[in-house]
Amino acid sequence: MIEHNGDVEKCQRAIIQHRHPFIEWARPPQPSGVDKANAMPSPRILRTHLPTQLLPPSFWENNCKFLYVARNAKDCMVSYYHFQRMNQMLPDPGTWEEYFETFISGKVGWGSWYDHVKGWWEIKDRYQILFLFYEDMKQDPKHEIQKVMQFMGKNLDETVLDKIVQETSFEKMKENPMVNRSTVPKSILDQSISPFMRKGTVGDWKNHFTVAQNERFNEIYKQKMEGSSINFTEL
Ligand SMILES: Nc1ncnc2c1ncn2[C@@H]1O[C@H](COP(=O)(O)O)[C@@H](OP(=O)(O)O)[C@H]1O
Ligand SMILES: N[C@@H](Cc1ccc(Oc2ccc(OS(=O)(=O)O)c(I)c2)c(I)c1)C(=O)O
Repeated sequence: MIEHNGDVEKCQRAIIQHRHPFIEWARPPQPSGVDKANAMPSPRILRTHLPTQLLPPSFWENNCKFLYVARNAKDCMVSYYHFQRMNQMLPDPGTWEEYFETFISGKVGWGSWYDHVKGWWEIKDRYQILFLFYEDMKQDPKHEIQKVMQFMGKNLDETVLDKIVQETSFEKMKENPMVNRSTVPKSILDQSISPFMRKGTVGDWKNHFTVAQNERFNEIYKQKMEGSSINFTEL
C-alpha cells in the first residue's frame, strides 16, 4: 500500500501471491516464486521466510532492502502450529505436546526460530535491513508503518497513512480475498482446519502453554538467546 501511495484499487488488482511472490515456493508445473519474480520489473517487493544463510547471495550483492518482522517465540510457535495443521504441503505437526518439542528442537520449516531471529538481528546494521517487531506493529501500527514509509523513501501524508493503517488491520485483511489466501486450493491450504488469518493477537501462547511448558521454554530460551542484545516485549 505504501508503494502505491495508499491506492486500494491498485493493491486489489491481483492476489498477494502474484503481486509479491514467495521466493522459496516451487510447485511444478506452476511458475515458482523465483519465476514470478524474474518476470517482474524493478522495483519488486518479494516475500520470504528464509534465514540469512539461505538467501541467494545476489540479494546482498545488489544491496536490496529488507524488512524483517520478528515475533516473540511463544506466539510464533502457536501460530506456526496452526499453520502447519492447515498447510497440507507441510508435515503434520502432531499434537500440541509433540509440536512443542519439534519447535524447540528447531526441526521445523525454515529452521530454528532462535537462529533465524539472531541471524537477521546480527547483520541488521551491515545491510539495509529494517528490523520490526510484530508486537510493536500491533501496539502502534501508525508509528511502525511510518518507519516502513521512511525506509522505502516515501513521504505520504497523514490521511494516506491513516487509510493504510485501517486497510492493513487484521480485521480488514481477514475479509480481503486478495490477501486472506481464500483463493488457494483446499488441497494446499485447508482453511476449514484453521484460517490463514487466524487470530492476529499478541499473547495467544497463554491459551496453549501449560505452566510446565512455559517454565521449560523460559529456561531453554535463556540458554539459546544468551549473548544476544535482542529484546522482545515482556508478554
Ligand atoms: N494484518 C495483520 N495484523 C495482525 N496479524 C496478522 C496480519 N496479517 C497476518 N497476521 C498474522 O500473522 C501470522 C502469519 O504470519 P506469517 O505470514 O509470517 O506466517 C498469523 O498469526 P496468528 O496465527 O497468530 O493469527 C496471522 O493471523
Ligand atoms: N508468510 C507466508 C506464509 C505462507 C503462506 C502460504 C504458504 O503456502 C503457499 C505459498 C505459496 C503458494 O504459491 S503462490 O500462491 O505464491 O503461487 C501457495 I498455492 C501456498 C506458505 I509455504 C507460507 C506468506 O506470506 O506467504
